[in-house]
Formats: sequence, structure tokens, C-alpha cells
Amino acid sequence: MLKEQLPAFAHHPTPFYLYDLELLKKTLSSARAEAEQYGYHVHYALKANANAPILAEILQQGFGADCVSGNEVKRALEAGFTPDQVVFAGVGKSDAEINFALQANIFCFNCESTQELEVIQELAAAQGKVAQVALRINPNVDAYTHKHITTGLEENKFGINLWELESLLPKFAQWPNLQLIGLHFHIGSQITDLRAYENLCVRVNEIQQWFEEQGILFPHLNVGGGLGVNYQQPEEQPIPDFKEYFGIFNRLLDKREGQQVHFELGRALVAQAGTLITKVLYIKNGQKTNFAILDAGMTELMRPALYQAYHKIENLTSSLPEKTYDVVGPICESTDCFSKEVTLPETKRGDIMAIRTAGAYGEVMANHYNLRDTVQSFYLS
Ligand SMILES: Cc1ncc(COP(=O)(O)O)c(C=O)c1O
Ligand SMILES: N[C@@H](CCCC[NH3+])C(=O)O
Repeated sequence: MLKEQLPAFAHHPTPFYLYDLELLKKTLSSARAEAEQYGYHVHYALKANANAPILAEILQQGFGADCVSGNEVKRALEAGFTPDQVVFAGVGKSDAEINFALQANIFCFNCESTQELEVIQELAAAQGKVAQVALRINPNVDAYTHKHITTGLEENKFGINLWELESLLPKFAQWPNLQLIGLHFHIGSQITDLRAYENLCVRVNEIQQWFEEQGILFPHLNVGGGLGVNYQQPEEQPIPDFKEYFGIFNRLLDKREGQQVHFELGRALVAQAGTLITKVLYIKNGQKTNFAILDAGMTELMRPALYQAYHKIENLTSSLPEKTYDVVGPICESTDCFSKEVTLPETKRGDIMAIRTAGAYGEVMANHYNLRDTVQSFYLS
């Protein structure tokens, strides 16, 4: 597919992101169809990719928006999401961000500490508003994923710890400008062992039960996102198994009568639709393997340097016999390496490479280190 489309982009300077909007649409409709049969609400996590054409597709398919900063709330509203479709999580919401979201009348603040609740109460009172809030609880459930993208263990900074709940609840009596509407959980990202979600359901049920014993029944349960994608074989599994994912919650989550269940998927919706296209600048002899030095680096796609994440690399322009390369970028850091000992068709200066599954946490995490240019993006529809 990429090989055939490439001539249309031959005149664009590399590196650039190329998004397949057809695949994006198919992925979104698959997720929507599976979620809809249980009446589930899916909020797209903008942090994965907040490009306007991508948000337009997501909005069109009826998803809400999950934001983690004031600017993401702003971007979601500009893209056309209505305030009642917007949730706002984040462990360090600033006063300015809270004020902005209050003014915008967003649906819900997913609150991560008692201290944050106090501040929202104060700011909501000053604006004469009642803010809808959910408690983001740290459920101490292992996501069986990379430790740097685990969020639901007690050692992580996210959420309110279970042992704080008892002392927190009475405080709501002194917070007339907060309306407690739900519970929120998010245990981590790139989750491929779905037993993590089974464990999450068990824990949510226990926590919900505890609240009910205190006389509180929540209209909303938000179980977060985190569903992983197949980085190894993007061709074989371009669309994640949403049927199995939502099926787990349908089977195991104790949904009360009239209760709304919310999800916050980011990566699973957009990752496979994005590819980083880059050119080979030099082939240089190394001690063990040769280096293929690309014109894209950790500044365009940070995941390999940050989490030793794997992205499949393809040479789109060579069909010579195979050789082995360490594929690296031009940035002045030794961690600027996409992958070591990659088997590729013999690669030469000027070849075009595709770094796959880069639609989530790729372009949005790009930066200007070494005063790099802003990476461009193009869309196939
Ligand atoms: C609170 C919250 N919701 C949703 C997401 C989206 O996660 P993912 O892209 O893994 O689905 C994240 C990121 O991990 C998050 O922190
Ligand atoms: N940015 C990370 C995941 C963090 C998700 C947000 N909590 C990644 O590239 O995999």
C-alpha cells in the first residue's frame, strides 16, 4: 500500500508523517460498533494524536474527547467536540487550566488527589459553578506492560490511593461546588495481555461495592484506555481486537441499572494509521553491523529512545538481497537509535524507509531538540 502511494509524495522533503485515513475510519467504525452494542461511551485520548484531520474523523464517528491539559480541552472544543463530550484528567492541572475548563462547562474533571479537589472547589465557587467530578482511583492493578507506561500501581503518581478514600468522602459535605458523578481508572498503556482488564474489572467491582456500602451509587464509571496494538505485525493486525476488549467489560464489570460506562482509548484508535516516512542519508560501516543513518530521529519519533519501543522498519525502495543494519537518526545522542540489527534489503543513500505504527505518540511527541524543523504531515484518503 505504502509503496504504491509513495510516488505521489516523491517531491515532499522527508521526514514526514503519512496518515491513512481509510484505515483510521475502519478502525473507528470497528471500535464504535463493538462499544455501541453494550451502550458504552468512548472518549478518544487526544494525547495520542491531536492533528485536526484525525480529530475530524473521530468527531464524525461520535466519540467524545479525553484531555490531559487545558490546551487539549481547547483543541477538542475547536475541533467541534461539545463541552458535554469532554473529560479532563491529569495529575497536575494548573489553576488556569481548571478555570478554562470550568468556563467551558466540560462534562467531567477526573480528579487525581484531595488537594486537586480542594482547588477545583475553590475555583468553581469563585466562578459560581458546580463542577462535575469523578475520582481517579489508583486501583493497584498491574497492566503487564512496560514499567514506564504503567499507571495503576501504588508506586505510580496517578490517582487517589485506595487507603485515602475513607478520609476523603466526608470532605464532600464541605464542597458544595463539586458534584461527585463517577469513578475513573486507567492502569496503563500498550496493554496486550488482556487479563489486566479482567483484573481491573474485579477491582472496580470491589471499589464500587465499597462506595455503595457508604450509600453512594455512581451514574458514571470510566475504565480508561490502554488497549495495545500489534507493533510487530502491522499488516497482519491493522485493527485491534475491539470485540474481545469490550467483551471483557461486558462479561465482568458490574454495571448498575442506568449506569454509563466510559472508555478512553488513544493508541488503539490511531497508531496503525500513521507511518513516519524518512530517507537514508548515509550507510556507514560499524564494528558489528552497518549503520543506516536516517533523516528522521528521536526528535520525530521518540518512543524507541524513551522506552526502547519497537517499530517495524521497511525499506520501500530496495529489493536487493538482505543485509543487517543498526537503524539510527541524526541526533546528537547515542539513544537516537530506532532499532538494532534490523534485516533489510540492501540499503543505499537515498532509499525511502517507512517506520510503521507511528500514528499514536509519534508526531505529538516530536520536538525541536538540535533545532530540528517541525515535522510535516500528509493524509491519504
Ligand atoms: C488517563 C488516561 N486515559 C487514557 C489514556 C490513553 O491511553 P492509550 O493511548 O494507551 O489508550 C491515557 C494514557 O495512557 C491516560 O493516561
Ligand atoms: N507516550 C507513551 C504512552 C503514554 C500514554 C499516556 N499515559 C507511548 O508512546 O507509548
